[in-house]
Amino acid sequence: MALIEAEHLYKVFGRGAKRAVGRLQRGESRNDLRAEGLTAAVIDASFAVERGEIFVAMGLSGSGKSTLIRMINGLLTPTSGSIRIDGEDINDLDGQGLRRVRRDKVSMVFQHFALLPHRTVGENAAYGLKLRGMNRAERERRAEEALSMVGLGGWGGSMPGELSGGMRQRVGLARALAAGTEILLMDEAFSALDPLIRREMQDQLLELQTKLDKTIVFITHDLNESMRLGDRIAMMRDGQIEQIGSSEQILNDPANDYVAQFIQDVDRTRVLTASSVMERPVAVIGPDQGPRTAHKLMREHQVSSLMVVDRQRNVRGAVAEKDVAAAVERGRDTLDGLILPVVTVDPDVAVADLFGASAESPTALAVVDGQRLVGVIPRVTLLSALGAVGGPQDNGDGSNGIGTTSPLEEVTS
Ligand SMILES: Nc1ncnc2c1ncn2[C@@H]1O[C@H](COP(=O)(O)OP(=O)(O)OP(=O)(O)O)[C@@H](O)[C@H]1O
Repeated sequence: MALIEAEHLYKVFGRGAKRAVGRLQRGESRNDLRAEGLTAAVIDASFAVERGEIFVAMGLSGSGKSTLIRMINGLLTPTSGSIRIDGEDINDLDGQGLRRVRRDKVSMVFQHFALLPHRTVGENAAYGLKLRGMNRAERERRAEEALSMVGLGGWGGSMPGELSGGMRQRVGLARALAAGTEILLMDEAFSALDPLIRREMQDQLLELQTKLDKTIVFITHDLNESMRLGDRIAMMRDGQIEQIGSSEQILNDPANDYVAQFIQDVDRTRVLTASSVMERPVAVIGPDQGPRTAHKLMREHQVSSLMVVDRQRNVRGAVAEKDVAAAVERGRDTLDGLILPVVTVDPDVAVADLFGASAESPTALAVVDGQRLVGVIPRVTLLSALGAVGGPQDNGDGSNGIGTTSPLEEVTS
């Protein structure tokens, strides 16, 4: 069961809202209602957010994102439709039940941090824990732990005014983490930050998520942000969800003209990763096998190179068809001297960052998880995925997720 399930959700503002839902269901448009002073903020939205997922609601201003998130935490009641959290329909809850859900299940992170200016950073991070009846020592411990998680260990005694915007948003995030809820709702949480800080926060959220495995609903009007963060993205327009899918699905198969137009300026090579363009290795060969076997496999599978892997599927290099064919001709029995070093890449490296790797690699690139081969990217696939993009880019942390196999001597010895 998904952790959050929304079914046929509607939210209409104005008098006669319930009747307006019926009219929308019979095909009347949002504009028809607007003429009468009614705003259809969310129209027939259905989606399910799985545990551990980052689900992004993305849309322009006024598309209904905030209304949607407010219905998820019970701040707004749907005009029609249902929202279940962990199987519990939140519309059926009374005030006390709703408070329990907000306290135990759902935390919010806001765009403008919502910090109390006259309380310390630590008190801000601990805010809300008192309501849960937690004693002071426990509150302080939880707050300090959450502050460390977001890189603000030791800042608990400072005042929010002493912090930069990025740090203040970290306090907002720490508060949500200290609450220990499974669900985080983040409403344009990074939108007020400078671009560089914003990217840092996105990276930090992704890193934290690998450890914390929260269920996150993230709202943004920024397409690049949604593609960086979202496991899946709901593309919203005028209150309706136009498409739900992973960034790859949306880029490769936009549901309609609106989505297609929206994504046309996205630099695909920055969104698509090695894992989304890699192919399953149709055949591999062990270092102890001979050129004949290699040649046969290549012809059978119509490939011009083969990855050489050991028993653990660790990549040792690659052999190219012309070298193997020549070795067969000369009657050689081993692959000694034929194994070329191969460029290895992590599955989550952006395609744009493979640019330099393709130039260095005489054969296909090996996509490795640790050392284990999980896929190959033939040169032709890579060149077509790269299209007409520019040169390689740095990850900012000095690494680019790209390496080569061990030196040739070691591979062939
Ligand atoms: N309380 C309200 N009363 C009347 N109309 C509202 C109310 N809240 C939102 N709306 C309207 O509902 C529509 C959707 O608003 P919403 O804030 O959900 O969009 P959004 O995508 O979050 O936009 P933004 O990014 O600008 O906040 C807008 O037309 C808005 O004016």
